[in-house]
Amino acid sequence: MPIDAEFQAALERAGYELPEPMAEKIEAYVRVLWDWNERLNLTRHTDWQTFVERDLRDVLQLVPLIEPNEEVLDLGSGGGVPGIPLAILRPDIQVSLAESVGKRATVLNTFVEELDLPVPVYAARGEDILEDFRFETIVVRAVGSMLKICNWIAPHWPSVGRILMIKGPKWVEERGEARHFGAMEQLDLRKLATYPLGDGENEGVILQVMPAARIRE
Ligand SMILES: C[S@@+](CC[C@H](N)C(=O)[O-])C[C@H]1O[C@@H](n2cnc3c(N)ncnc32)[C@H](O)[C@@H]1O
Repeated sequence: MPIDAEFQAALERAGYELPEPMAEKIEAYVRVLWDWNERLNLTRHTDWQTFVERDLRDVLQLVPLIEPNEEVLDLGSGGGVPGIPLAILRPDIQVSLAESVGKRATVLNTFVEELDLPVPVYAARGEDILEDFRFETIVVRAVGSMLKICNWIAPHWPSVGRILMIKGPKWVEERGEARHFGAMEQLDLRKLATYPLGDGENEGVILQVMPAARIRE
């Protein structure tokens, strides 16, 4: 079935080309997300243009940064971004979702069942499930400051390879705050991607954070 004309037009305007089966599955995800959005507050991006320019844009930045077969946890998945589109675009990796608000986690489960995606959903704080599971990569978007995320993960680094944070221009201030409170002392932070946010002035970044000792290994 051809994909929605407005979705297709938004993809073309942004210069994105997706394989048809993936575009179809992403369209199916967005439709079910918007459907549930009327009952639960899951996203403010409720037209194709905004979805492509804000959500898909961030996910497409993550796609090339993940190795085949990686176990990836989307911590604070909310309505499913970035984890669900990432699972659709990278069927060769294992994506899991953690969402601490029970109602949202239940809806995320409905999404992955409807879309027939092999994506476990944990109705829990992401850092808590690190007691039992290990992930090569944790992805986070719009969940908390760098300080907060680093403090949550600090006791769990044996269960985590690295964190990929999707951040806007405030990341520099957040880094200052995290350094001020000593949260970055044993950590290596590097910028893996920089991309325009479409407002003509600001940039988005993908930041990788991992224990500095592992960089030297
Ligand atoms: C603002 S939403 C962002 C959702 C999504 N990542 C996005 O970018 O659209 C943040 C979500 O993270 C969840 N959350 C906050 N802290 C969490 C934690 N420690 N573990 C799991 N979920 C968390 C909240 O319940 C909320 O649904």
